[in-house]
Amino acid sequence: GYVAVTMVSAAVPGAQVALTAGAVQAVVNAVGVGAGGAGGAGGAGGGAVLAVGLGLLGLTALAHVLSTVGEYLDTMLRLELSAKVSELIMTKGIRLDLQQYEDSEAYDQLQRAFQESNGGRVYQLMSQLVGSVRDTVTLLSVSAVLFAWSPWIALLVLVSPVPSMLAHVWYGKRTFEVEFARTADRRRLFYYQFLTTTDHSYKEVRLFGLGPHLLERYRGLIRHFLRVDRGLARGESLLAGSLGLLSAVAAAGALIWAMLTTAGNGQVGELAGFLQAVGVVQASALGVLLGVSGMYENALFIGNLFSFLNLPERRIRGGDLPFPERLREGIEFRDVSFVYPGTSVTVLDRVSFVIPAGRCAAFVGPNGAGKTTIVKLLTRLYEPTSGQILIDGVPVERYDLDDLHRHMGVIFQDFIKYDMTVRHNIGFGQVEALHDDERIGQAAARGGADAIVDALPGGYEAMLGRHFEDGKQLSGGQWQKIALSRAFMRQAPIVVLDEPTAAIDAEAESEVFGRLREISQGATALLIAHRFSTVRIADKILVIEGGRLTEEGSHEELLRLDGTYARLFHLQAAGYVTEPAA
Ligand SMILES: Nc1ncnc2c1ncn2[C@@H]1O[C@H](COP(=O)(O)OP(=O)(O)OP(=O)(O)O)[C@@H](O)[C@H]1O
Repeated sequence: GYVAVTMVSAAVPGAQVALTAGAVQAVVNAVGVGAGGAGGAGGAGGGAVLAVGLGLLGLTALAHVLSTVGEYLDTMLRLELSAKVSELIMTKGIRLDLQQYEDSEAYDQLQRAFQESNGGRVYQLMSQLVGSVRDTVTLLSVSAVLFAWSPWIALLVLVSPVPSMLAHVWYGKRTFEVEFARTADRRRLFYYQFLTTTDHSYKEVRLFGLGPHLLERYRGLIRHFLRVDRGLARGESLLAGSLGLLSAVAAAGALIWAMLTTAGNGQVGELAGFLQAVGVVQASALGVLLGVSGMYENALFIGNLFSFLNLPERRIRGGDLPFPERLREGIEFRDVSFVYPGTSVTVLDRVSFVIPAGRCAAFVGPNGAGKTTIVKLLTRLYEPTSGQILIDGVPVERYDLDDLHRHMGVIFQDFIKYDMTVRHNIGFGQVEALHDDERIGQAAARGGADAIVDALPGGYEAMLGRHFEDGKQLSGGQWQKIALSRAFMRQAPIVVLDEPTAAIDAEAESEVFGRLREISQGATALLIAHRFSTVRIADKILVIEGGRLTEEGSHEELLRLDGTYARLFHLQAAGYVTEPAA
Protein backbone atom coordinates (compact mmCIF):
# COMPACT_ATOMS: atom_id res chain seq x y z
CA GLY A 1 0.00 0.00 0.00
CA TYR A 2 2.78 2.34 0.97
CA VAL A 3 4.62 1.77 -2.31
CA ALA A 4 1.47 2.22 -4.38
CA VAL A 5 0.46 5.48 -2.66
CA THR A 6 3.99 6.84 -2.87
CA MET A 7 4.25 6.07 -6.57
CA VAL A 8 0.95 7.78 -7.38
CA SER A 9 1.98 10.86 -5.40
CA ALA A 10 5.29 10.89 -7.29
CA ALA A 11 3.47 11.93 -10.45
CA VAL A 12 1.71 14.88 -8.76
CA PRO A 13 4.51 17.50 -9.05
CA GLY A 14 4.89 16.91 -12.83
CA ALA A 15 1.17 17.46 -13.29
CA GLN A 16 1.36 20.53 -11.02
CA VAL A 17 4.11 22.09 -13.14
CA ALA A 18 2.19 21.49 -16.36
CA LEU A 19 -1.04 22.84 -14.83
CA THR A 20 0.71 25.90 -13.36
CA ALA A 21 2.14 26.74 -16.77
CA GLY A 22 -1.30 26.19 -18.29
CA ALA A 23 -2.95 28.36 -15.62
CA VAL A 24 -0.56 31.29 -16.06
CA GLN A 25 -0.78 31.10 -19.83
CA ALA A 26 -4.59 30.96 -19.67
CA VAL A 27 -4.65 34.07 -17.46
CA VAL A 28 -2.19 35.90 -19.72
CA ASN A 29 -4.31 34.98 -22.75
CA ALA A 30 -7.53 36.06 -21.04
CA VAL A 31 -5.96 39.39 -19.96
CA GLY A 32 -4.60 39.93 -23.48
CA VAL A 33 -7.95 39.14 -25.12
CA GLY A 34 -9.89 41.23 -22.54
CA ALA A 35 -7.63 44.22 -23.20
CA GLY A 36 -8.38 43.77 -26.93
CA GLY A 37 -12.10 44.49 -26.14
CA ALA A 38 -13.67 41.36 -27.76
CA GLY A 39 -16.28 40.35 -25.14
CA GLY A 40 -17.15 36.89 -26.53
CA ALA A 41 -13.55 35.79 -26.78
CA GLY A 42 -12.99 37.15 -23.24
CA GLY A 43 -15.72 34.77 -22.03
CA ALA A 44 -13.96 31.81 -23.68
CA GLY A 45 -10.66 32.89 -21.95
CA GLY A 46 -12.48 32.99 -18.59
CA GLY A 47 -13.78 29.47 -19.19
CA ALA A 48 -10.25 28.19 -19.83
CA VAL A 49 -8.99 29.88 -16.65
CA LEU A 50 -11.80 28.28 -14.66
CA ALA A 51 -11.11 24.83 -16.12
CA VAL A 52 -7.39 24.96 -15.32
CA GLY A 53 -8.16 26.40 -11.90
CA LEU A 54 -10.51 23.51 -11.14
CA GLY A 55 -7.85 21.12 -12.38
CA LEU A 56 -5.33 22.67 -9.95
CA LEU A 57 -7.84 22.46 -7.11
CA GLY A 58 -8.51 18.77 -7.78
CA LEU A 59 -4.81 18.03 -7.95
CA THR A 60 -4.14 19.82 -4.65
CA ALA A 61 -6.93 17.87 -2.94
CA LEU A 62 -5.59 14.59 -4.36
CA ALA A 63 -2.07 15.44 -3.19
CA HIS A 64 -3.39 16.11 0.31
CA VAL A 65 -5.30 12.81 0.52
CA LEU A 66 -2.32 10.87 -0.83
CA SER A 67 0.06 12.45 1.67
CA THR A 68 -2.27 11.75 4.64
CA VAL A 69 -2.74 8.09 3.67
CA GLY A 70 0.99 7.85 2.90
CA GLU A 71 1.92 9.13 6.36
CA TYR A 72 -0.36 6.61 8.03
CA LEU A 73 1.06 3.71 6.00
CA ASP A 74 4.57 4.97 6.70
CA THR A 75 3.94 4.84 10.46
CA MET A 76 2.52 1.31 10.18
CA LEU A 77 5.52 0.21 8.17
CA ARG A 78 7.89 1.58 10.81
CA LEU A 79 6.07 -0.09 13.69
CA GLU A 80 5.69 -3.45 11.92
CA LEU A 81 9.31 -3.50 10.85
CA SER A 82 10.71 -2.72 14.30
CA ALA A 83 8.58 -5.41 15.89
CA LYS A 84 9.48 -7.94 13.21
CA VAL A 85 13.23 -7.28 13.29
CA SER A 86 13.42 -7.53 17.09
CA GLU A 87 11.54 -10.82 16.93
CA LEU A 88 13.90 -12.15 14.25
CA ILE A 89 16.93 -11.28 16.37
CA MET A 90 15.51 -12.91 19.50
CA THR A 91 14.50 -16.03 17.57
CA LYS A 92 18.00 -16.27 16.18
CA GLY A 93 19.58 -15.70 19.60
CA ILE A 94 17.72 -18.75 20.93
CA ARG A 95 18.97 -20.92 18.09
CA LEU A 96 22.67 -20.24 18.48
CA ASP A 97 25.10 -22.53 20.28
CA LEU A 98 26.67 -21.60 23.61
CA GLN A 99 29.99 -21.49 21.82
CA GLN A 100 28.81 -18.47 19.84
CA TYR A 101 28.07 -16.61 23.05
CA GLU A 102 31.39 -17.54 24.60
CA ASP A 103 33.42 -16.56 21.54
CA SER A 104 34.25 -12.86 21.40
CA GLU A 105 34.14 -12.61 17.60
CA ALA A 106 30.71 -14.18 17.34
CA TYR A 107 29.61 -12.06 20.28
CA ASP A 108 30.76 -8.93 18.44
CA GLN A 109 28.64 -10.00 15.50
CA LEU A 110 25.71 -10.47 17.84
CA GLN A 111 26.20 -6.98 19.25
CA ARG A 112 26.42 -5.42 15.80
CA ALA A 113 23.13 -7.04 14.95
CA PHE A 114 21.60 -5.88 18.26
CA GLN A 115 22.39 -2.31 17.24
CA GLU A 116 19.89 -2.84 14.42
CA SER A 117 17.44 -4.56 16.70
CA ASN A 118 14.90 -1.75 16.88
CA GLY A 119 14.47 -2.14 13.14
CA GLY A 120 15.24 1.56 12.63
CA ARG A 121 17.70 0.98 9.85
CA VAL A 122 15.56 -1.58 8.09
CA TYR A 123 12.71 0.93 8.09
CA GLN A 124 15.02 3.71 6.94
CA LEU A 125 16.36 1.58 4.13
CA MET A 126 12.85 0.67 3.04
CA SER A 127 11.57 4.23 3.14
CA GLN A 128 14.73 5.55 1.47
CA LEU A 129 14.34 3.01 -1.28
CA VAL A 130 10.71 3.91 -1.89
CA GLY A 131 11.51 7.62 -1.43
CA SER A 132 14.31 7.49 -3.96
CA VAL A 133 12.13 5.78 -6.54
CA ARG A 134 9.41 8.37 -5.85
CA ASP A 135 11.87 11.25 -6.25
CA THR A 136 13.24 9.68 -9.43
CA VAL A 137 9.73 9.40 -10.87
CA THR A 138 9.05 13.02 -9.90
CA LEU A 139 12.37 14.07 -11.37
CA LEU A 140 11.69 12.27 -14.62
CA SER A 141 8.11 13.49 -14.99
CA VAL A 142 9.03 17.09 -14.30
CA SER A 143 12.10 16.79 -16.53
CA ALA A 144 9.88 15.50 -19.33
CA VAL A 145 7.88 18.73 -19.09
CA LEU A 146 11.09 20.76 -18.99
CA PHE A 147 12.61 18.83 -21.92
CA ALA A 148 9.61 19.73 -24.02
CA TRP A 149 10.39 23.40 -23.40
CA SER A 150 14.22 23.37 -23.46
CA PRO A 151 16.36 20.17 -23.47
CA TRP A 152 19.68 21.85 -22.62
CA ILE A 153 18.39 23.68 -19.59
CA ALA A 154 16.74 20.46 -18.39
CA LEU A 155 19.99 18.54 -18.77
CA LEU A 156 21.96 21.17 -16.87
CA VAL A 157 19.54 21.09 -13.95
CA LEU A 158 19.52 17.28 -13.88
CA VAL A 159 23.25 16.61 -13.98
CA SER A 160 24.35 19.25 -11.52
CA PRO A 161 23.65 17.32 -8.24
CA VAL A 162 25.66 14.21 -9.23
CA PRO A 163 29.12 15.21 -7.85
CA SER A 164 27.70 16.05 -4.45
CA MET A 165 25.83 12.73 -4.43
CA LEU A 166 29.08 10.83 -5.00
CA ALA A 167 30.67 12.68 -2.07
CA HIS A 168 27.83 11.58 0.23
CA VAL A 169 28.15 7.97 -0.92
CA TRP A 170 31.88 7.96 -0.21
CA TYR A 171 31.39 9.34 3.29
CA GLY A 172 28.62 6.83 3.94
CA LYS A 173 31.10 4.05 3.28
CA ARG A 174 33.71 5.66 5.56
CA THR A 175 31.17 6.00 8.37
CA PHE A 176 30.33 2.33 8.09
CA GLU A 177 33.99 1.26 8.17
CA VAL A 178 34.65 3.37 11.25
CA GLU A 179 31.57 2.03 13.03
CA PHE A 180 32.38 -1.56 12.09
CA ALA A 181 35.86 -1.29 13.61
CA ARG A 182 34.30 0.11 16.77
CA THR A 183 32.15 -2.85 17.76
CA ALA A 184 34.39 -4.07 20.57
CA ASP A 185 34.80 -0.53 21.93
CA ARG A 186 31.05 0.05 21.72
CA ARG A 187 30.63 -3.04 23.90
CA ARG A 188 33.12 -1.60 26.34
CA LEU A 189 31.15 1.67 26.47
CA PHE A 190 27.97 -0.23 27.11
CA TYR A 191 29.69 -2.26 29.82
CA TYR A 192 30.98 0.86 31.64
CA GLN A 193 27.49 2.33 31.46
CA PHE A 194 26.04 -0.90 32.79
CA LEU A 195 28.52 -1.00 35.69
CA THR A 196 27.70 2.53 36.76
CA THR A 197 23.94 2.35 36.40
CA THR A 198 22.73 -1.03 37.73
CA ASP A 199 21.87 -2.32 41.15
CA HIS A 200 23.91 -5.42 40.37
CA SER A 201 27.22 -3.55 40.53
CA TYR A 202 26.35 -0.58 42.72
CA LYS A 203 27.83 -1.88 45.98
CA GLU A 204 31.27 -2.62 44.64
CA VAL A 205 31.46 0.43 42.40
CA ARG A 206 30.51 2.62 45.35
CA LEU A 207 32.68 1.03 48.03
CA PHE A 208 35.77 0.60 45.89
CA GLY A 209 35.27 4.15 44.58
CA LEU A 210 35.28 2.92 40.97
CA GLY A 211 32.77 5.48 39.65
CA PRO A 212 35.23 8.20 38.59
CA HIS A 213 37.61 5.64 37.12
CA LEU A 214 34.88 4.00 35.03
CA LEU A 215 33.58 7.41 33.98
CA GLU A 216 37.10 8.40 32.89
CA ARG A 217 37.46 5.25 30.79
CA TYR A 218 34.05 5.91 29.25
CA ARG A 219 34.88 9.53 28.57
CA GLY A 220 38.22 8.65 26.98
CA LEU A 221 36.56 6.32 24.49
CA ILE A 222 33.53 8.44 23.71
CA ARG A 223 35.68 11.56 23.23
CA HIS A 224 37.84 9.62 20.83
CA PHE A 225 34.75 8.53 18.89
CA LEU A 226 33.56 12.12 18.87
CA ARG A 227 36.84 13.42 17.42
CA VAL A 228 36.71 10.88 14.60
CA ASP A 229 33.03 11.56 13.93
CA ARG A 230 33.58 15.30 13.94
CA GLY A 231 36.37 14.90 11.36
CA LEU A 232 34.08 12.83 9.17
CA ALA A 233 31.14 15.23 9.49
CA ARG A 234 33.38 18.19 8.67
CA GLY A 235 34.90 16.49 5.64
CA GLU A 236 31.48 15.53 4.35
CA SER A 237 30.03 19.01 4.83
CA LEU A 238 33.01 20.64 3.13
CA LEU A 239 33.23 18.35 0.12
CA ALA A 240 29.53 17.69 -0.45
CA GLY A 241 28.74 21.31 0.43
CA SER A 242 31.15 22.78 -2.13
CA LEU A 243 29.96 20.39 -4.80
CA GLY A 244 26.37 21.25 -3.86
CA LEU A 245 27.20 24.90 -4.55
CA LEU A 246 27.90 23.90 -8.15
CA SER A 247 24.37 22.62 -8.51
CA ALA A 248 22.90 25.79 -7.02
CA VAL A 249 24.88 27.95 -9.48
CA ALA A 250 23.81 25.71 -12.36
CA ALA A 251 20.16 26.04 -11.34
CA ALA A 252 20.41 29.83 -11.10
CA GLY A 253 22.11 29.93 -14.53
CA ALA A 254 19.30 27.82 -15.99
CA LEU A 255 16.77 30.23 -14.55
CA ILE A 256 18.41 33.28 -16.12
CA TRP A 257 18.56 31.40 -19.39
CA ALA A 258 14.83 30.65 -19.18
CA MET A 259 14.01 34.31 -18.40
CA LEU A 260 15.98 35.45 -21.43
CA THR A 261 14.23 32.87 -23.61
CA THR A 262 10.80 34.02 -22.39
CA ALA A 263 11.70 37.67 -23.01
CA GLY A 264 12.26 36.60 -26.64
CA ASN A 265 9.21 34.31 -27.25
CA GLY A 266 6.64 35.70 -24.82
CA GLN A 267 5.66 32.27 -23.38
CA VAL A 268 5.07 33.53 -19.82
CA GLY A 269 3.25 30.31 -18.85
CA GLU A 270 6.33 28.24 -19.58
CA LEU A 271 8.47 30.57 -17.46
CA ALA A 272 6.07 30.19 -14.51
CA GLY A 273 6.13 26.42 -14.92
CA PHE A 274 9.86 26.59 -15.19
CA LEU A 275 10.25 28.60 -11.97
CA GLN A 276 8.24 25.98 -10.12
CA ALA A 277 9.97 23.09 -11.87
CA VAL A 278 13.47 24.21 -10.91
CA GLY A 279 12.50 24.07 -7.24
CA VAL A 280 10.88 20.63 -7.65
CA VAL A 281 13.86 19.26 -9.60
CA GLN A 282 16.32 20.56 -7.02
CA ALA A 283 14.31 19.09 -4.15
CA SER A 284 13.84 15.71 -5.85
CA ALA A 285 17.46 15.54 -6.96
CA LEU A 286 18.47 16.23 -3.36
CA GLY A 287 16.00 13.57 -2.24
CA VAL A 288 17.47 10.99 -4.63
CA LEU A 289 20.96 12.03 -3.58
CA LEU A 290 20.37 11.73 0.14
CA GLY A 291 18.26 8.61 -0.40
CA VAL A 292 20.95 6.80 -2.36
CA SER A 293 23.82 7.74 -0.05
CA GLY A 294 21.72 6.95 3.03
CA MET A 295 20.61 3.69 1.48
CA TYR A 296 24.18 2.76 0.79
CA GLU A 297 25.17 3.41 4.39
CA ASN A 298 22.12 1.64 5.82
CA ALA A 299 22.56 -1.32 3.50
CA LEU A 300 26.10 -1.75 4.81
CA PHE A 301 24.84 -1.70 8.39
CA ILE A 302 21.98 -4.03 7.59
CA GLY A 303 24.64 -6.37 6.20
CA ASN A 304 25.52 -6.83 9.90
CA LEU A 305 21.98 -7.87 10.65
CA PHE A 306 21.94 -10.39 7.85
CA SER A 307 25.35 -11.84 8.64
CA PHE A 308 24.01 -12.39 12.16
CA LEU A 309 20.80 -13.94 10.86
CA ASN A 310 22.91 -16.18 8.62
CA LEU A 311 25.08 -17.49 11.47
CA PRO A 312 25.00 -21.28 11.51
CA GLU A 313 22.36 -22.55 13.93
CA ARG A 314 22.49 -25.47 16.30
CA ARG A 315 25.52 -27.14 14.89
CA ILE A 316 25.23 -29.61 17.73
CA ARG A 317 22.67 -32.07 16.46
CA GLY A 318 20.79 -34.81 18.20
CA GLY A 319 19.47 -38.10 16.94
CA ASP A 320 15.91 -39.39 17.02
CA LEU A 321 16.03 -41.63 20.07
CA PRO A 322 13.68 -40.59 22.88
CA PHE A 323 15.43 -40.01 26.18
CA PRO A 324 14.65 -42.60 28.89
CA GLU A 325 12.18 -41.50 31.58
CA ARG A 326 14.29 -43.37 34.17
CA LEU A 327 17.91 -44.39 33.74
CA ARG A 328 18.57 -48.13 33.97
CA GLU A 329 22.34 -48.19 33.69
CA GLY A 330 23.60 -44.68 34.26
CA ILE A 331 26.05 -42.18 32.82
CA GLU A 332 29.43 -43.05 31.40
CA PHE A 333 32.30 -40.84 30.20
CA ARG A 334 34.69 -42.87 28.08
CA ASP A 335 38.11 -41.31 27.46
CA VAL A 336 36.58 -37.86 27.04
CA SER A 337 38.97 -35.05 26.09
CA PHE A 338 38.00 -31.48 25.39
CA VAL A 339 39.58 -28.32 24.04
CA TYR A 340 37.38 -25.19 23.87
CA PRO A 341 36.94 -24.17 20.20
CA GLY A 342 39.43 -21.49 19.23
CA THR A 343 41.82 -22.36 22.09
CA SER A 344 44.65 -24.84 22.41
CA VAL A 345 44.48 -25.82 26.07
CA THR A 346 43.29 -29.34 26.83
CA VAL A 347 40.68 -28.65 29.51
CA LEU A 348 39.69 -32.32 29.95
CA ASP A 349 42.22 -35.05 29.33
CA ARG A 350 40.93 -38.60 28.72
CA VAL A 351 38.40 -38.53 31.52
CA SER A 352 36.56 -41.82 32.15
CA PHE A 353 34.00 -42.59 34.83
CA VAL A 354 30.68 -44.27 35.41
CA ILE A 355 27.81 -42.96 37.53
CA PRO A 356 25.36 -45.80 38.12
CA ALA A 357 21.66 -45.03 37.67
CA GLY A 358 20.01 -43.53 40.71
CA ARG A 359 23.30 -42.70 42.39
CA CYS A 360 24.75 -39.34 43.31
CA ALA A 361 28.25 -38.40 42.20
CA ALA A 362 30.14 -35.36 43.46
CA PHE A 363 32.95 -33.67 41.58
CA VAL A 364 35.59 -31.89 43.60
CA GLY A 365 38.79 -30.16 42.61
CA PRO A 366 40.53 -26.82 42.42
CA ASN A 367 39.13 -23.84 40.48
CA GLY A 368 39.50 -24.20 36.74
CA ALA A 369 40.02 -27.98 36.96
CA GLY A 370 37.27 -28.68 34.42
CA LYS A 371 34.25 -29.60 36.58
CA THR A 372 31.72 -27.25 34.96
CA THR A 373 33.08 -28.27 31.56
CA ILE A 374 32.03 -31.86 32.32
CA VAL A 375 28.48 -30.59 32.88
CA LYS A 376 28.55 -28.59 29.65
CA LEU A 377 29.54 -31.75 27.78
CA LEU A 378 26.96 -33.95 29.49
CA THR A 379 24.22 -31.42 28.70
CA ARG A 380 25.54 -31.21 25.14
CA LEU A 381 26.20 -27.49 25.17
CA TYR A 382 29.55 -28.54 23.71
CA GLU A 383 30.74 -31.73 22.07
CA PRO A 384 33.83 -33.63 23.26
CA THR A 385 36.94 -33.21 21.13
CA SER A 386 37.44 -36.96 21.47
CA GLY A 387 35.98 -39.82 23.47
CA GLN A 388 32.36 -40.70 24.09
CA ILE A 389 29.60 -39.92 26.55
CA LEU A 390 26.99 -42.64 27.03
CA ILE A 391 23.68 -42.61 28.83
CA ASP A 392 22.24 -46.05 29.48
CA GLY A 393 24.90 -47.41 27.15
CA VAL A 394 23.79 -45.22 24.22
CA PRO A 395 26.01 -42.41 22.87
CA VAL A 396 24.39 -39.08 23.86
CA GLU A 397 24.32 -37.75 20.31
CA ARG A 398 21.79 -40.45 19.37
CA TYR A 399 19.17 -38.95 21.71
CA ASP A 400 16.87 -36.21 20.50
CA LEU A 401 18.57 -33.02 21.70
CA ASP A 402 15.45 -31.23 22.98
CA ASP A 403 14.25 -34.40 24.65
CA LEU A 404 17.65 -34.79 26.31
CA HIS A 405 17.41 -31.24 27.67
CA ARG A 406 13.84 -31.90 28.86
CA HIS A 407 15.16 -34.78 30.94
CA MET A 408 17.86 -32.89 32.77
CA GLY A 409 17.32 -30.57 35.72
CA VAL A 410 20.36 -28.35 35.71
CA ILE A 411 21.34 -25.40 37.85
CA PHE A 412 24.63 -23.71 37.07
CA GLN A 413 26.89 -21.83 39.43
CA ASP A 414 25.87 -18.58 37.73
CA PHE A 415 22.14 -19.36 37.83
CA ILE A 416 19.68 -16.67 36.80
CA LYS A 417 17.72 -14.54 39.19
CA TYR A 418 14.68 -13.80 37.06
CA ASP A 419 13.12 -10.44 37.85
CA MET A 420 9.71 -12.08 37.70
CA THR A 421 7.32 -13.68 40.17
CA VAL A 422 8.22 -16.63 42.43
CA ARG A 423 5.92 -18.74 40.25
CA HIS A 424 8.04 -17.94 37.19
CA ASN A 425 11.33 -18.39 39.04
CA ILE A 426 10.40 -21.91 40.10
CA GLY A 427 8.00 -22.80 37.29
CA PHE A 428 10.59 -22.07 34.59
CA GLY A 429 12.07 -25.44 35.60
CA GLN A 430 9.17 -26.96 33.66
CA VAL A 431 7.56 -24.12 31.79
CA GLU A 432 4.62 -26.27 30.63
CA ALA A 433 3.63 -26.67 34.30
CA LEU A 434 3.88 -22.96 35.09
CA HIS A 435 0.30 -22.97 36.39
CA ASP A 436 0.45 -26.30 38.21
CA ASP A 437 0.31 -24.95 41.78
CA GLU A 438 0.77 -28.34 43.39
CA ARG A 439 3.91 -29.12 41.44
CA ILE A 440 5.41 -25.68 42.07
CA GLY A 441 4.64 -26.07 45.76
CA GLN A 442 6.37 -29.47 45.86
CA ALA A 443 9.41 -28.13 44.01
CA ALA A 444 9.66 -25.24 46.48
CA ALA A 445 9.51 -27.64 49.40
CA ARG A 446 12.23 -29.83 47.86
CA GLY A 447 14.55 -26.90 47.27
CA GLY A 448 13.90 -25.56 50.77
CA ALA A 449 12.23 -22.41 49.41
CA ASP A 450 8.73 -23.01 50.83
CA ALA A 451 9.39 -21.02 53.99
CA ILE A 452 10.65 -18.07 51.93
CA VAL A 453 7.53 -18.15 49.76
CA ASP A 454 5.25 -18.35 52.83
CA ALA A 455 6.85 -15.24 54.26
CA LEU A 456 6.43 -13.23 51.06
CA PRO A 457 3.30 -11.11 50.76
CA GLY A 458 1.61 -12.49 47.67
CA GLY A 459 3.26 -15.90 47.98
CA TYR A 460 3.92 -17.43 44.58
CA GLU A 461 2.70 -14.28 42.84
CA ALA A 462 5.21 -12.07 44.66
CA MET A 463 7.55 -10.22 42.33
CA LEU A 464 11.25 -10.86 42.91
CA GLY A 465 14.21 -8.61 42.21
CA ARG A 466 14.34 -4.85 42.05
CA HIS A 467 13.69 -4.21 38.39
CA PHE A 468 9.92 -4.08 38.48
CA GLU A 469 7.23 -2.61 40.64
CA ASP A 470 6.84 -4.15 44.13
CA GLY A 471 9.79 -6.46 43.55
CA LYS A 472 11.21 -8.08 46.70
CA GLN A 473 14.94 -8.52 46.84
CA LEU A 474 16.06 -11.83 48.34
CA SER A 475 19.34 -12.72 50.00
CA GLY A 476 21.96 -14.71 48.09
CA GLY A 477 21.05 -17.95 49.84
CA GLN A 478 17.33 -17.37 49.38
CA TRP A 479 17.86 -16.90 45.67
CA GLN A 480 19.86 -20.11 45.58
CA LYS A 481 17.05 -22.04 47.26
CA ILE A 482 14.66 -20.71 44.63
CA ALA A 483 17.07 -21.82 41.91
CA LEU A 484 17.36 -25.27 43.50
CA SER A 485 13.57 -25.55 43.55
CA ARG A 486 13.63 -24.72 39.85
CA ALA A 487 15.94 -27.69 39.22
CA PHE A 488 13.62 -29.98 41.21
CA MET A 489 10.59 -28.65 39.31
CA ARG A 490 11.76 -30.66 36.32
CA GLN A 491 11.38 -34.08 37.99
CA ALA A 492 14.05 -35.25 35.58
CA PRO A 493 15.96 -38.55 35.58
CA ILE A 494 19.22 -36.58 35.68
CA VAL A 495 19.82 -33.74 38.11
CA VAL A 496 22.92 -31.59 37.84
CA LEU A 497 23.73 -29.08 40.55
CA ASP A 498 26.82 -26.93 40.07
CA GLU A 499 27.78 -25.38 43.43
CA PRO A 500 24.23 -25.62 44.76
CA THR A 501 25.07 -24.84 48.36
CA ALA A 502 27.66 -22.10 48.05
CA ALA A 503 25.28 -19.54 49.55
CA ILE A 504 22.94 -21.79 51.51
CA ASP A 505 23.01 -21.96 55.30
CA ALA A 506 24.28 -25.13 56.96
CA GLU A 507 20.89 -26.19 58.26
CA ALA A 508 19.17 -25.92 54.90
CA GLU A 509 22.11 -27.66 53.27
CA SER A 510 21.88 -30.70 55.50
CA GLU A 511 18.10 -30.68 55.16
CA VAL A 512 18.17 -30.65 51.34
CA PHE A 513 21.23 -32.82 50.73
CA GLY A 514 20.57 -35.25 53.55
CA ARG A 515 17.39 -36.17 51.66
CA LEU A 516 18.68 -35.65 48.14
CA ARG A 517 17.77 -39.13 46.96
CA GLU A 518 14.22 -38.77 48.17
CA ILE A 519 13.96 -35.20 46.90
CA SER A 520 15.27 -35.98 43.43
CA GLN A 521 13.00 -39.04 43.36
CA GLY A 522 15.69 -41.51 42.47
CA ALA A 523 17.30 -39.37 39.78
CA THR A 524 20.93 -39.83 38.88
CA ALA A 525 22.59 -36.78 40.37
CA LEU A 526 25.80 -34.89 39.64
CA LEU A 527 27.00 -32.39 42.18
CA ILE A 528 29.86 -29.98 41.92
CA ALA A 529 30.84 -28.62 45.30
CA HIS A 530 33.64 -27.11 47.28
CA ARG A 531 31.96 -27.70 50.64
CA PHE A 532 32.78 -31.15 51.87
CA SER A 533 29.67 -31.25 53.98
CA THR A 534 27.76 -31.48 50.67
CA VAL A 535 30.30 -33.71 48.99
CA ARG A 536 30.37 -36.43 51.62
CA ILE A 537 26.74 -37.42 51.15
CA ALA A 538 27.53 -38.52 47.58
CA ASP A 539 27.72 -42.22 46.73
CA LYS A 540 30.76 -41.55 44.67
CA ILE A 541 33.28 -38.73 44.72
CA LEU A 542 35.42 -37.87 41.70
CA VAL A 543 38.47 -35.67 42.11
CA ILE A 544 39.34 -33.61 39.04
CA GLU A 545 42.72 -31.91 38.88
CA GLY A 546 44.09 -30.10 35.83
CA GLY A 547 41.51 -31.72 33.57
CA ARG A 548 42.26 -35.28 34.71
CA LEU A 549 40.37 -37.62 36.97
CA THR A 550 42.83 -38.39 39.74
CA GLU A 551 40.80 -40.08 42.48
CA GLU A 552 37.48 -41.86 42.63
CA GLY A 553 35.54 -43.57 45.42
CA SER A 554 33.28 -43.02 48.39
CA HIS A 555 34.10 -40.53 51.15
CA GLU A 556 35.54 -43.28 53.37
CA GLU A 557 37.50 -44.88 50.55
CA LEU A 558 39.08 -41.60 49.57
CA LEU A 559 39.96 -40.79 53.17
CA ARG A 560 41.69 -44.16 53.42
CA LEU A 561 43.52 -43.46 50.15
CA ASP A 562 44.95 -40.41 51.88
CA GLY A 563 45.44 -38.46 48.63
CA THR A 564 44.22 -35.04 47.44
CA TYR A 565 40.66 -35.55 48.70
CA ALA A 566 41.82 -36.54 52.18
CA ARG A 567 44.19 -33.56 52.30
CA LEU A 568 41.48 -31.07 51.21
CA PHE A 569 38.92 -32.64 53.54
CA HIS A 570 41.19 -32.40 56.58
CA LEU A 571 42.15 -28.86 55.62
CA GLN A 572 38.51 -27.80 55.57
CA ALA A 573 37.63 -29.80 58.67
CA ALA A 574 40.51 -28.19 60.57
CA GLY A 575 39.00 -24.80 59.77
CA TYR A 576 35.83 -25.77 61.63
CA VAL A 577 37.23 -27.13 64.86
CA THR A 578 39.21 -25.41 67.61
CA GLU A 579 42.77 -26.45 68.36
CA PRO A 580 42.14 -28.50 71.52
CA ALA A 581 39.21 -30.30 69.99
CA ALA A 582 41.28 -31.05 66.88
N1 LIG B 1 34.14 -20.77 27.19
C1 LIG B 1 35.41 -21.06 27.47
N2 LIG B 1 36.35 -20.88 26.53
C2 LIG B 1 37.64 -21.19 26.78
N3 LIG B 1 38.08 -21.67 27.94
C3 LIG B 1 37.20 -21.88 28.92
C4 LIG B 1 35.81 -21.58 28.74
N4 LIG B 1 35.17 -21.87 29.89
C5 LIG B 1 36.10 -22.35 30.75
N5 LIG B 1 37.31 -22.35 30.16
C6 LIG B 1 38.57 -22.83 30.77
O1 LIG B 1 38.41 -24.21 31.04
C7 LIG B 1 39.00 -24.56 32.26
C8 LIG B 1 38.02 -25.33 33.13
O2 LIG B 1 36.92 -24.50 33.46
P1 LIG B 1 35.69 -25.01 34.33
O3 LIG B 1 34.71 -23.92 34.34
O4 LIG B 1 35.27 -26.33 33.81
O5 LIG B 1 36.37 -25.16 35.76
P2 LIG B 1 35.74 -25.60 37.16
O6 LIG B 1 36.49 -26.81 37.57
O7 LIG B 1 34.28 -25.70 37.05
O8 LIG B 1 36.17 -24.37 38.06
P3 LIG B 1 35.45 -23.67 39.34
O9 LIG B 1 35.67 -24.54 40.53
O10 LIG B 1 36.20 -22.41 39.47
O11 LIG B 1 34.03 -23.48 38.98
C9 LIG B 1 39.49 -23.26 32.90
O12 LIG B 1 40.89 -23.20 32.73
C10 LIG B 1 38.82 -22.17 32.11
O13 LIG B 1 39.70 -21.10 31.94
